[in-house]
Amino acid sequence: MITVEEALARVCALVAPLPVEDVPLAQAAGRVLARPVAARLTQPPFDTSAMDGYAIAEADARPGAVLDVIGLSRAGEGFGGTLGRGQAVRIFTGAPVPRGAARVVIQEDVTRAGDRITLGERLDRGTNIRPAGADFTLGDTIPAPRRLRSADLALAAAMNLPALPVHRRPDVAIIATGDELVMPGEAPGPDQIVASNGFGLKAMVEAEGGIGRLLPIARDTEASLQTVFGLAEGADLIVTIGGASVGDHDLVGKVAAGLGMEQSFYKVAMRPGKPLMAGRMGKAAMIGLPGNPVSALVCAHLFLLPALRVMQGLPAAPAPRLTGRLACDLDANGPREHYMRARITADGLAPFDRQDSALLTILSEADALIVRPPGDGPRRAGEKVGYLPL
Ligand SMILES: Nc1nc2c(c(=O)[nH]1)N[C@H]1C(S)=C(S)[C@@H](COP(=O)(O)OP(=O)(O)OC[C@H]3O[C@@H](n4cnc5c(N)ncnc54)[C@H](O)[C@@H]3O)O[C@H]1N2
Ligand code: MOO
Repeated sequence: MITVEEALARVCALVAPLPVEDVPLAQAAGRVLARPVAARLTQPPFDTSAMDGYAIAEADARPGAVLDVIGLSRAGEGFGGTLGRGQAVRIFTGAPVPRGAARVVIQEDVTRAGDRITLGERLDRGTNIRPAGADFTLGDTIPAPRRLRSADLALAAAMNLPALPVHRRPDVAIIATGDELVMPGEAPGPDQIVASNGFGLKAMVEAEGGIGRLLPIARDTEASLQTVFGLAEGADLIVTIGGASVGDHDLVGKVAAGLGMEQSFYKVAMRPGKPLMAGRMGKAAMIGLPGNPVSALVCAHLFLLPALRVMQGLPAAPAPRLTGRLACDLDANGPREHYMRARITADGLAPFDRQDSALLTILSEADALIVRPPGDGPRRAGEKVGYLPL
């Protein structure tokens, strides 16, 4: 058995960044920018008024000054002339500041009578002018790699970039295996249960920027598994669920090997999730998850999501880990790294009493996985521990 750290390094070594494609801004949310992109213009392109009011010369910026209004500057159409001493230009937010103006006095601080204004007794200290290039200048870049968030897309649009180079979304084929499984909505036979893991995995894959393809359930025969592996053709990553352990009907490793899978590892010193395997199958990477629902989803969190990040051009890195205080005492841990389902409470991290890897109700209630290193001694309430937010 290898450690979680070693297994993660090996999983990340099985995948590589996918090719780059240009996508329109409207479709780029959540995608990973593949290379830095440069602004095609300066923003703001000209000195801009930040307020509605009157543009005036610096020398006239004194309480009680009386000025002639000689023109208008509005967003989309500026004042063409030059403003001189004793003059003002009516101006609105977003409009170009006229030549000769050094500040904008807000209209609340001005009394207007016809084409004449009188400045009030208290004027703003600031100029109310946004200088050209205050936000960015021509050639400034958005760095990469970077998961594109809403603000990045707005910035790219402002930079006049209608499309962005991003890594292709990983195509992930998800294969549930087992004679006991039926699809949600079907009536399970007397010895059957409803397949659940695939739906959780598809959601995780898609939240991480991939495309999850739920293939038909493979039955516990070599022929059925071979057929469904065939349907995974074209996938960048094949994820199987179940059939990974040592039972007589656990055929995934054997069938995958028969189809040319080069195994990188089998079994990891972790709990839940020991019977995890990974390797390469032709052009795809393959991750064989254990069947127990919590084991499958915890392994996906630890290995599948980092692999998807690498495929999208992000650095190889473990699931983000935080530190928190325990809400209660914990017994010593065994030889496997334990990922304990827990709640984040006002008193700290509270692990659930029941940690069975079949309990989806508990996982669904959990906010965190407390990480217990192998051989970790007993811990007292209030001590600091590492955890993965869910
Ligand atoms: N003698 C041993 N037995 C087991 C060991 C072991 O080391 N020695 N390991 C145990 C551990 S730990 C796990 S985890 C499981 C994993 O086994 P498999 O990957 O072969 O999983 P299955 O046997 O196919 O299924 C386990 C469990 O999960 C249910 N299942 C499977 N797929 C789904 C699905 N898509 N949706 C919902 N539930 C699913 C399945 O019905 C079983 O109840 O092995 C232990 N045994
Ligand atoms: O490792 Mo199994 O995944 O404990 O249930």
